[in-house]
Amino acid sequence: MSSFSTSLSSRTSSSSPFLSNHSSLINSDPSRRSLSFPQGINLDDLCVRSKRKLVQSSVAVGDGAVITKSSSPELKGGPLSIPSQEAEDKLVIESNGGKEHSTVSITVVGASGDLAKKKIFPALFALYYEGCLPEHFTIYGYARSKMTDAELRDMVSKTLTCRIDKRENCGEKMEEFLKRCFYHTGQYDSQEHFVALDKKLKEHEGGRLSNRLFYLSIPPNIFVDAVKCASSSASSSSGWTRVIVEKPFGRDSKTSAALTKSLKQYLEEDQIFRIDHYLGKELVENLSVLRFSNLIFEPLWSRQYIQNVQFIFSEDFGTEGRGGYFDHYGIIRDIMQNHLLQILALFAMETPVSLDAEDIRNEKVKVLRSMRPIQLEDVVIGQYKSTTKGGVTYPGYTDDKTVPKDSLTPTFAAAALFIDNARWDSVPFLMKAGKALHTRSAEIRVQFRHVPGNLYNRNSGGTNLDRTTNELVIRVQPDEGIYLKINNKVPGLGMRLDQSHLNLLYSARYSKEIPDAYERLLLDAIEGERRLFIRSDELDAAWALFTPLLKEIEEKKTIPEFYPHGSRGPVGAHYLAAKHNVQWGDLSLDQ
Ligand SMILES: NC(=O)C1=CN([C@@H]2O[C@H](COP(=O)(O)OP(=O)(O)OC[C@H]3O[C@@H](n4cnc5c(N)ncnc54)[C@H](OP(=O)(O)O)[C@@H]3O)[C@@H](O)[C@H]2O)C=CC1
Ligand SMILES: O=C1O[C@H](COP(=O)(O)O)[C@@H](O)[C@H](O)[C@H]1O
Repeated sequence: MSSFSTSLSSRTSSSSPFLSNHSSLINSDPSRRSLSFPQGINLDDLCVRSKRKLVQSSVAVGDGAVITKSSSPELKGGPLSIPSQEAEDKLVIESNGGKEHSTVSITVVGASGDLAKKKIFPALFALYYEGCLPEHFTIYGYARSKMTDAELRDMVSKTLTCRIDKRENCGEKMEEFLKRCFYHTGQYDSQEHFVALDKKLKEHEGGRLSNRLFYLSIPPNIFVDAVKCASSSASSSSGWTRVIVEKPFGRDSKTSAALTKSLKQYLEEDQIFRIDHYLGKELVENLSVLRFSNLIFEPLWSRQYIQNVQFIFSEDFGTEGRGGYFDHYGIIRDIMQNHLLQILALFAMETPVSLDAEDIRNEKVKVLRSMRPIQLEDVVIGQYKSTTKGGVTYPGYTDDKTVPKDSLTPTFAAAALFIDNARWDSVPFLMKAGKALHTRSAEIRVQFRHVPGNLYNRNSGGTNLDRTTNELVIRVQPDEGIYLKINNKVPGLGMRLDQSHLNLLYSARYSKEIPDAYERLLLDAIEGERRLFIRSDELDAAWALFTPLLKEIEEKKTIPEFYPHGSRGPVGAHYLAAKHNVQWGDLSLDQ
């Protein structure tokens, strides 16, 4: 029996509104009550989620990070951290009240595929390693490929990794984890095969209350078949059944609505977990904390102080191996309409009533619906072409055998968007996304307005203060961090100004490895937390914004501007920014 935590369940308050809010969420969600943990587990070994912290960070100037004595094992420097929080943050794990007899069965549909191997199984193992999975759980891989349990385990074992900071017993944990993984061969549209899966799941569940999570890691044309079979032949008869659906959620408003309608024939909206893995990234999750729990930012968060906001995604590799999928979608659907727009919505939304999923998603929908239709003249598209550097030839997009030679599909796009509401009237929200560029990164850049009548404009010693405005950079990846560019005086007897970074670099501040986005999202789905998943009306609003633009680009057969593989992208992106009186922050000399 697993009867952990009765002593923890009495925690009802926290000094932080965020923590108390979240714990009330946990307490009120029946699915969380169904989680149980191994008996006798040491509190410190518990899933990190049970120790949510709100930590205040100090910043260091430039690269000289402030490192002082750690106040928590996760912190490298911590002059401003709140020690008393430590005890308080041993968050409630609900008294299981008899629910120790519950179990979670996770079925990865499409287990033989790329995403399953690359992300889903490793994330499940990381959750297991952290003690975040309930005591009774089983993982099933499901796909058409013929495989035995041992073959699945062998395949999965090749992709599992240990946390850099926690390698002890990792091998043993892998063995234990793999013993909980099984495989079932079946067609995605066969009720009979899902009935057979159901039978096997029941054997593992051993009469316990059963909760079932299906992760659809398959191409979108078979989503509905699989959902139909899973819901009719393999859903839980005693607990919850949830389905994680991977993007793409359609290609436009019409196909997305059709997909939603079909899914809703078999599932309620609250059973559908539409995943956008960017919402699971640490720095995206931190965006709301930064904004709403620091007095200094929210007052600046409007047209009054912000000149423009930039959402930038770039990859230094092409569509290698995924050209077939990509050519049908293109970069606007692949990155902008979902990942970047979701971040924009979180960035620009009004303060939600609470951290409850519905309150947050209500605000996101509102801001998405306030957006001005995107004009084609505010968009630049590009496609990478082959280039040779240092004797190495890098392929162009259409060199991919799965891509038609005359494809006009954009692998790069930049766009200026506007939110027609009181807070953001006339502020350009620039997006830029591209494959096969010079670097891999994802970031949010907030460029503030100029200081009116800046006294130092006259003797700034060569620095053009009209250019060097303050800029807040939230670097989602790599080298996660947040920094603020400020103007300061160069030390010395003269008066020369310089721009410096107040820098919170996560690797300098925290010793703990940042979890992969899929870990957070899988755990949320198991716990029934919907905050980071896309509700159908959000999806409708996102497609309503991009569908007319995509249609126009495709109908007009707009020719993309070609850019060399490994370059900084089409020059047109600079003209677009200049048209809106903006410079791309990632291309400035002092990034
Ligand atoms: N890979 C990635 O990095 C990302 C993927 N996604 C999304 O996740 C989902 C899975 O992606 P990924 O793993 O790359 O996909 P795969 O193309 O690898 O497909 C997954 C599995 O589905 C089965 N399958 C593939 N094609 C067909 C078909 N035409 N008919 C029936 N079954 C088929 C195969 O299993 P079998 O033959 O054994 O049945 C395959 O192993 C997709 O929706 C994708 O868009 C989203 C973000 C990133
Ligand atoms: O959804 C997608 O995301 C990946 C990039 O994800 P990241 O977490 O590695 O930044 C992208 O390569 C892919 O084209 C897209 O479908």
